Amino acid sequence: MEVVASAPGKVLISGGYLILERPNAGLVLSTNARFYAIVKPLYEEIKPESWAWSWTDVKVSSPQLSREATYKLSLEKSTLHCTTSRNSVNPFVEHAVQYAVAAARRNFVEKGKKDVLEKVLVQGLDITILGSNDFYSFRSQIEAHGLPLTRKTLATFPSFFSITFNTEGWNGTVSRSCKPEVAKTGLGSSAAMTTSVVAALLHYFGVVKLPSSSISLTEQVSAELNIDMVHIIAQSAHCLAQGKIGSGFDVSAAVFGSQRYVRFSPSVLSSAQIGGSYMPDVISDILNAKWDHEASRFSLPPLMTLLLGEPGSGGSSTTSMVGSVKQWQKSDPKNYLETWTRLADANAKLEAQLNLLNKFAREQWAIYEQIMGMCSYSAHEKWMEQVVDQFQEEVVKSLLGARDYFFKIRFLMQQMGKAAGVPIEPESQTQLLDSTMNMEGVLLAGVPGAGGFDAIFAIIIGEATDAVAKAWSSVGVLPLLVKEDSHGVSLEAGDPRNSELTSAISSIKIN
Ligand SMILES: Nc1ncnc2c1ncn2[C@@H]1O[C@H](COP(=O)(O)OP(=O)(O)O)[C@@H](O)[C@H]1O
Ligand SMILES: C[C@@](O)(CCOP(=O)(O)OP(=O)(O)O)CC(=O)O
Repeated sequence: MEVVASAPGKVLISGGYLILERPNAGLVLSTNARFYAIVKPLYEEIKPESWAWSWTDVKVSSPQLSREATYKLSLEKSTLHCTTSRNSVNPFVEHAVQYAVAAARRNFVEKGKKDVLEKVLVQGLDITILGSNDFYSFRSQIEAHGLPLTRKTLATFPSFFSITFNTEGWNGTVSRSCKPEVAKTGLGSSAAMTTSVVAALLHYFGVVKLPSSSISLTEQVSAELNIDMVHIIAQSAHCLAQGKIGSGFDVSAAVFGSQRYVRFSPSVLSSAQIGGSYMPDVISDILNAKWDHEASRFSLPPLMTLLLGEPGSGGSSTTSMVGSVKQWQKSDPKNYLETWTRLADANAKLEAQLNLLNKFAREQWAIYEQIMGMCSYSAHEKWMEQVVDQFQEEVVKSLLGARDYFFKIRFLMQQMGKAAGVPIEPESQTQLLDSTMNMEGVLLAGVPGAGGFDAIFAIIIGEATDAVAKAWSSVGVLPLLVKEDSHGVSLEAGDPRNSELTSAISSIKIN
């Protein structure tokens, strides 16, 4: 039987860099950009001689990259051995498979039912991976075809379109680097991909029960208890595949959806980092470790929309930006501490204002809706003029408070970038972000995550999104189709390509 699991991409709206150290928190929004993993048996029948097997077969397909890799999986050690060219392998998927199988094995051994899992495994594993178009940059194709930089153009691409690699210009010459890099939008493709594979496998083996994409919020709360294991296994596999331990907000968002995140202590992964260890022992250590991350509920206040834009192509390397900031921490501890303390304070105050707005919406929906409607049609300096009672005044105070704290955050991040010698909020972006924040209905505009040249975001009230998207297009920023969606990892009803078929047929073909 086929299992399809999906996990979302993320946008970190506050807490970049600080989130690398406990107990600093970051606010992360999950999105409707999702990775899908489809898991089914490779063989319909259990072969009569399979009882004596110590290996089984695994096939991993990435149709968007036209890649297929095959492996032998050790039933005892849960390790994969590639039987195709190493060019088509994917370290994230390899770690996800090994860790998920080892975790399942431990679970079945504990229940004294190892043979039940082995019966499933000897049918082989056929894994297909698909990522929404929103994860990938199509800017160079759009420009090469002289098409407008609009969401309408992006919407014409067939779903799960072939992924392009970063090229040197758009003149047909492929980058000289031997492994061309995927052109991406910074939504955390590897975290969502790893999480979807781990989730699909653990559900397929019957070790966890994933929440379905249509369940209610209360059902989801109880289901979350059950998906902690998905988080631990996906987080560990992701760190090991990446060869570094980041804050983990991307994997946490892929599992639990939009949230306020405080990182785990890196020591939970100390055993996994020792090369050549016996996989079943590594998994036991990981599952027994004291995972101390916090993922608490957070979402944008109602009637607010997230808009993302791609200001150019190329992007920035998060790893080297983090390296430079850490270098600055060491070389100028006094200024670093002062900036971080002020940033932590501004981040906490922004969060408090957004929480207040959520509370106002819960308490007095009709009045909240009315004032938000008014603010969406006017620029921030006119918001206070719209209020008709004290409650609305409180709402507007919070909106303006959120803006003030966000300006502080932007200023301190710019300062930190200058001190560390990296463009966290590049000067070329500052003017655009300022003018966006002055538009009607715009609450905030900034650079997500580590900043740099990857992307910009805006949080917009009510109906003002189209106007902002239009303004961005006119200055060469490609507005993206992606939206906030607070759902974390989910069980899907079937192959997402089937439900996307209609839109694919009507779309244009771009070579
Ligand atoms: N659809 C896909 N199928 C298989 N592998 C993918 C797919 N999309 C992205 N990848 C792989 O995921 C990795 C991207 O990870 P990474 O560079 O960490 O990006 P991100 O910052 O988005 O997480 C790349 O190695 C790329 O080959
Ligand atoms: C600097 C950071 O705190 C935030 C980076 O956020 P991004 O959203 O920029 O992440 P990538 O997808 O890895 O590029 C590093 C971290 O938290 O790990």
